[in-house]
Amino acid sequence: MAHRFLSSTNRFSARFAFIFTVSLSCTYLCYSILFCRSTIMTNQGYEGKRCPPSKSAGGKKLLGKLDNCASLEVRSALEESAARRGSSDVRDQSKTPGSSGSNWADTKLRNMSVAQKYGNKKLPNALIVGVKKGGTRAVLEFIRIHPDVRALGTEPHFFDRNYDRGLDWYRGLMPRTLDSQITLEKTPSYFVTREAPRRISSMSHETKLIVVVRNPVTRAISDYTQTLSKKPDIPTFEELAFKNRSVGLVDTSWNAIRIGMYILHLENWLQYFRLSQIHFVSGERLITDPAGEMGRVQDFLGLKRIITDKHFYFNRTKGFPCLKKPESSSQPRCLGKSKGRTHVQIEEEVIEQLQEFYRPFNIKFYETVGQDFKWD
Ligand SMILES: Nc1ncnc2c1ncn2[C@@H]1O[C@H](COP(=O)(O)OS(=O)(=O)O)[C@@H](OP(=O)(O)O)[C@H]1O
Repeated sequence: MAHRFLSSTNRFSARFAFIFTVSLSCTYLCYSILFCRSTIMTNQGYEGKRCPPSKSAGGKKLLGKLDNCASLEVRSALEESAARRGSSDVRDQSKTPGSSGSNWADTKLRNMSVAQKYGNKKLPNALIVGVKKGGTRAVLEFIRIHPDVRALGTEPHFFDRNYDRGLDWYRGLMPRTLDSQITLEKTPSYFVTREAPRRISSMSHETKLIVVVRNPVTRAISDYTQTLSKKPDIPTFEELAFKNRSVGLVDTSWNAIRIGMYILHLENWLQYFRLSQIHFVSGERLITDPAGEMGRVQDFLGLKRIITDKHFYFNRTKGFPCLKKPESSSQPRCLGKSKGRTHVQIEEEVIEQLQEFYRPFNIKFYETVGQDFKWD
């Protein structure tokens, strides 16, 4: 009896051990399948994003991989950029990666290096066309810190002096850009060049134009101050500005005067471009409120407002706003010595005569652009 009891207990234990072993094996098998799969997935994701360090590292197969890497990097930069552009809510910027100080600088640097490797040279989508001494350098240097903007640092003078060289020459001067980035150049003399609007519109009807305008009297004095610094023997400002000062007859053939008759030049541009394609920056507000003016420039270019008052500080020695971090360095930087010069002293009466002369041109200009620049 005791023997029978023992053998049935043994059989029960053996069956229990068998079932336990089978279920343990099943559990292990399932676990292994799941674990292994997730490891493979993780690795695939990682490999897909990892790129070999240099092209010389392999043969054809590796080159094929490099293409994937390139497109991945470019795609991620594009997605990042598209995501940034997607949200136009300015109030939300403090929460977006692009607007925080270091992320913005990182993004700019990343976009620049990706663009340098994989971007293309493209004809500009936007031009700062004028006006001379309006503050065009400041606008260019300020806007080019935006990660979605790449600008030519020098003035190419294509649509005035170098048009014969052709569009391929012009394109060749441009920095490489990703599809999502804007190519920009500035040449202030375009604004007063008769052929420039027609030539630019034949390059593209859709070109966006930026004009930095400033009180034409101050602009003329600034222009004269610059010429005087290069040619100290020129006649006085008063001598050049008037044909007959006693009757207040202004010499409109003098370029320093003529450039400030903004409405005359604008009418030429409006034969080829809609007013909505032209954005006017106030040269005065650019100094007193650079972030506000640059906010409007970013809106006009369809860019997210990344450049804000955080990017500027007022340099007391220079007497102008300067950048905390320009595009090319991590150091604060002001514009050069030729920007923000002390002007030659001009008699108050001469200034009033010129204000009087410009008034009707200014009023017509305000009416046409729909903005009062408060020069009068
Ligand atoms: N942040 C900042 N720093 C320095 N200068 C500034 C700035 N913002 C605007 N400005 C004004 O820009 C004026 C020069 O204009 P441009 O750059 O258009 O000159 S140029 O046509 O390219 O020679 C220059 O004119 P001047 O003051 O007569 O030298 C400045 O008044």
